Amino acid sequence: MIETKGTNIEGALQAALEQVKQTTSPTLVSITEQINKVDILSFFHAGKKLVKNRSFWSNADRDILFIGVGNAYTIKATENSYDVTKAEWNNLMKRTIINNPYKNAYTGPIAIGGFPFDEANDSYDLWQGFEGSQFRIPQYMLSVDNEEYYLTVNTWIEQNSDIEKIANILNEESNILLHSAFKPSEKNQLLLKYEVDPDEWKQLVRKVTDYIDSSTVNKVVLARELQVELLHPCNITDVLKQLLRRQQNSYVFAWETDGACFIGASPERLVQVEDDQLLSTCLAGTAPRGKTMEEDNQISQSLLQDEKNREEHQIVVNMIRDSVLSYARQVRIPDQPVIYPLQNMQHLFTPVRAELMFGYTLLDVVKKLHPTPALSGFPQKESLAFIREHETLERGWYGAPIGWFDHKFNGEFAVAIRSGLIREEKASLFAGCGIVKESDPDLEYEETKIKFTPMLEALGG
Ligand SMILES: C=C(O[C@@H]1C=C(C(=O)O)C=C[C@H]1O)C(=O)O
Ligand SMILES: [Mg+2]
Repeated sequence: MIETKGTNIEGALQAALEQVKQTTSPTLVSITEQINKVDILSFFHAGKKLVKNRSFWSNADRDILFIGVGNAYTIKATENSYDVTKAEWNNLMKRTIINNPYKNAYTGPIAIGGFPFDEANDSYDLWQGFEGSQFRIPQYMLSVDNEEYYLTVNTWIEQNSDIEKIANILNEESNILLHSAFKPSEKNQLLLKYEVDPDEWKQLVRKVTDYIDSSTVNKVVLARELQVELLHPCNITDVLKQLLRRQQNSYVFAWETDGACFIGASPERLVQVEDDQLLSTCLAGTAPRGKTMEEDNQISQSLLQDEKNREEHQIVVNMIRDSVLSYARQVRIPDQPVIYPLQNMQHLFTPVRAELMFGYTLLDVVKKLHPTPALSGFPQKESLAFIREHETLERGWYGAPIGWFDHKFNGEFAVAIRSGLIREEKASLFAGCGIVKESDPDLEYEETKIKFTPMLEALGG
């Protein structure tokens, strides 16, 4: 990687051009500048005017945030996607000229995107545009690290590029993004809700419990779909606004492509890597929130002691521990879960900390972990086979790793649950739950109902 120092976009591009003179192929240049505070939703909303695909990511603490507009480059893979992505990113970064005076981990060239739930699935009726795994380096990326704001511009140049012209366009479009205002005039209004085959779904839960009784499988995660229709084409900025406002302790993400947007607020971290420090999370076992503080505490206490939910949870802890042990040392896991409170429900939560061993990266760990028993079941192979055979839903990117990484593979992935795929005035929302031996179809159905509420509320329902 080559590092330069420049003061503005044109200066940085001129400096880069000097280095590009010896090469014959186009070179990616990534330029970062610290900027004044801007309104994040206005930046996101203005991206639509530029008619470019947008990406959004915020961590659960809301102190790290990325908004991408446009694609400078996309890495796509339909097979071996983890290895292909890693190799292609390494290759690209070797050739990229990075102009970033801030030694800050959340600036510079960053890839944002996701993997499919099941790489073996190749039907994309509902998920058209989301084929395979896709990671984009946005053309414009706003990053917010605590209260500091940065704009990174990524663009291609070659020997005979007209730098002045490129810089003018980049400056002009950056200005549109930084100086537009989002007026929440258009609130989304929910018109219709349609649950896809609830009775069949309950029968399938029964089938899983029978299967568990008669096999070595002890958990299968079943998902279902809720289709909704809005009065007007969806205003994605408003959905983001609602998710950010209501869904505490949740990652908020959005990824647009081909006129569709996959969006959600997930409480579930898959894994975060910063230098060699790894943090993963086991999240499984669910109960509603109480209406009073007293009732809420009571529900938390029973959830912590409930055998069925503890089993669901422990299966996830065991698998994540074993997977992390292959790539990391000094694995630290508390022996009891704690409560993870959300707006509409509460979960059992166990953090997993470890030190990543030399030679492995975030993407290796993501590949090893996904799908955890929180989204497929246990054992992985058998539960996945059951889902492939019996679940009628196209999971696409639902329940799959979604996140970001930088040029050193620092980054974070969440599990894309509490989410929906929106296309104009139509949306499909997804929710699943872990079926174990003691599962009751009606109760599991109620559990998925609660899991739809974050997205339903955000859509004006
Ligand atoms: C599958 C989902 O959630 C998962 C299932 C849970 C459960 O069954 O208790 C809890 C959290 C998640 O691991 C979903 O929200 O769609
Ligand atoms: Mg459950």
